Amino acid sequence: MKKKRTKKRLMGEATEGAIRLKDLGLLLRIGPRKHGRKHFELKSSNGHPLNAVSSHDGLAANPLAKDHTDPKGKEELFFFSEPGSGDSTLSITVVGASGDLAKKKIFPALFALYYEDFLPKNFIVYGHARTKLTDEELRDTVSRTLTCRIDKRVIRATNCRENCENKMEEFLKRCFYHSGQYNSEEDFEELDKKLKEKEAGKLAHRLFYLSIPPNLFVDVVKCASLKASSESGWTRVIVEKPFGRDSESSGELTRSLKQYLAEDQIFRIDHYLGKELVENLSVLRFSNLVFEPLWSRNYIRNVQLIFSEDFGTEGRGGYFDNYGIIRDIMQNHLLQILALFAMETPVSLDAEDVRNEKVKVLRSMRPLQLEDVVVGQYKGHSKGSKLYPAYTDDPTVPNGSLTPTFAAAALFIDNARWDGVPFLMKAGKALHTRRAEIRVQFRHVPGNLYKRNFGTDLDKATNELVLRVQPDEAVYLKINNKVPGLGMRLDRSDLNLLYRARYTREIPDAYERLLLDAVEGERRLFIRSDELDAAWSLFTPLLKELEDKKIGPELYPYGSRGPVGAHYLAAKYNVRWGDLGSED
Ligand SMILES: NC(=O)C1=CN([C@@H]2O[C@H](COP(=O)(O)OP(=O)(O)OC[C@H]3O[C@@H](n4cnc5c(N)ncnc54)[C@H](OP(=O)(O)O)[C@@H]3O)[C@@H](O)[C@H]2O)C=CC1
Ligand SMILES: O=C1O[C@H](COP(=O)(O)O)[C@@H](O)[C@H](O)[C@H]1O
Repeated sequence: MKKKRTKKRLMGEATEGAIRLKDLGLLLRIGPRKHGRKHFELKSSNGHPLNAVSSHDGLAANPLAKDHTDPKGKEELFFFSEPGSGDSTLSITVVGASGDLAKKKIFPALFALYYEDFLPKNFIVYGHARTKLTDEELRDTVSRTLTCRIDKRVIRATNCRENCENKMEEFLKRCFYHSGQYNSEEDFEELDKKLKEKEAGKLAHRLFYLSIPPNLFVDVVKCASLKASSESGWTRVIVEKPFGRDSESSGELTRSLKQYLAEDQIFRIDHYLGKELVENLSVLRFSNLVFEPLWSRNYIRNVQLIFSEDFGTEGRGGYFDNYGIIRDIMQNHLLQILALFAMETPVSLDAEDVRNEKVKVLRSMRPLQLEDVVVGQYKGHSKGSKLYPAYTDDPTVPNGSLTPTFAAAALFIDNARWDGVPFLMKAGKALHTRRAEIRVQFRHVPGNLYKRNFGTDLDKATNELVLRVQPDEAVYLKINNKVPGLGMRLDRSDLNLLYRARYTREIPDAYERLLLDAVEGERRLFIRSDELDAAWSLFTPLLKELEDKKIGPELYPYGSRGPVGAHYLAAKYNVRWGDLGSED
């Protein structure tokens, strides 16, 4: 049963006909709750008001709608409604429940899973942190962050507000709070007692989510494994990044965690792997004939992995200053995408097969060289009456900090498929826009019959495939096209798959996918320890050199396109950043 359901998720749209009524059509947000738990606002989760959605998004127009009444399909839907599920229970403990990530992402994702009936019939959520809170206070805080996804047609047909409100009440009733220290075995023993009471003698599975600063990981894992592991079912631990700050500290963390947990109990989360477009990367590549044959040095000139945020560290400077953008974004999120992008076809979609291929890519890469890296840091400036702060204006950042808030790098994979192809990464905070994308620039057409029509700049005529991870998820391909008319004028146009135009379903948050996978024991989107080692080996020598030589970052104004050094780096490899073209 479990396998079947996982397969269904992997197959995505092809089996979407088997999902439940409320999974389709316009998805609306009801919430967040403000005072008490009774007042809801209706709006879409993307912030669009209800009436902004076109009428053909409705259920009647949806070709999949007929499957919803299919009792056979229905049978397959409810993974946890199989006979006997009433005898087991799932306890999810959010450690660090008073924190930012728990409120912003984890509780809302758990509610979304509950709302869509993805959680088992018997489950509870425990918040654990030092802050003193009652169950009711936790529920009140959590309730302010919850939102519902509701089908537009269902809204007309039924009282969705009431349904949403009921679902929230039911979810909140299953949320409890336990105040305790992170390094106290007694406190975890007490948590264990409380969990046992709620589990009521059923077969109990336990999932711990470590949403705490990394220096607390080992203490918590020790206490939880010794005092609050499940005695009858599985115990799994989701560990948030950062997993160390270099090869040595990461190795140390892994060794310490493994004193208390087996590798298959550790779920190292990289939330970029849970993003829809990142998940789609393999689908695009391995299920379309047109891409895979081009996926090599023979046709691809360069690959660009770009992350930018249009805000600074804003309150997280204390954490950030100890890590910097290379550790915060490149060594994990962008490198993970690179590995998925460049891996050979795995034997199957099983976690170990996919992760084996990713490790091979990482181990075929050259460690980063200082001359292939540019670092920057944002500086303050004013525009009109608005003041934009410098990174070092953040009160939690030490004066004179050299920590990079921007970096660009050229990486190389020394294998037969990718020899000589530059993989360029660029990541920065406080830039002019918020975006994450993968850009693939193809080679020039040999002996191009139309080269006269492009002038001297043949780069303008090359094909480029773009996977826009966020915002406004899209896959588009830049092609050359004849402008209609009697002359012969060429035009560069986009074949554009814009998700919001093509799909009515709201894109789930990455944390929903990853939490569900952890509950199901699906490890494909989590980082294995050898992947982590390989990833750190690539970055550690560079990070040490930057720190030892006290390399000063190039300053760039808050809200700009970043340091000019990034263009020189790209030019060194004959590359132009795709996100800076006129149409982008
Ligand atoms: N926030 C985000 O957007 C992201 C966060 N992460 C990672 O997720 C984890 C949690 O992040 P976030 O929620 O922002 O973290 P917080 O800084 O909000 O910490 C979470 C909780 O841990 C406790 N805590 C914080 N500092 C200390 C300390 N010095 N000693 C003991 N306890 C402390 C606090 O709870 P109490 O005082 O009640 O015990 C706090 O509410 C971190 O590992 C972070 O790197 C990863 C990606 C994004
Ligand atoms: O892991 C992190 O990711 C966020 C960006 O995540 P997104 O899903 O909002 O794109 C980043 O702001 C943060 O610095 C980093 O730690």
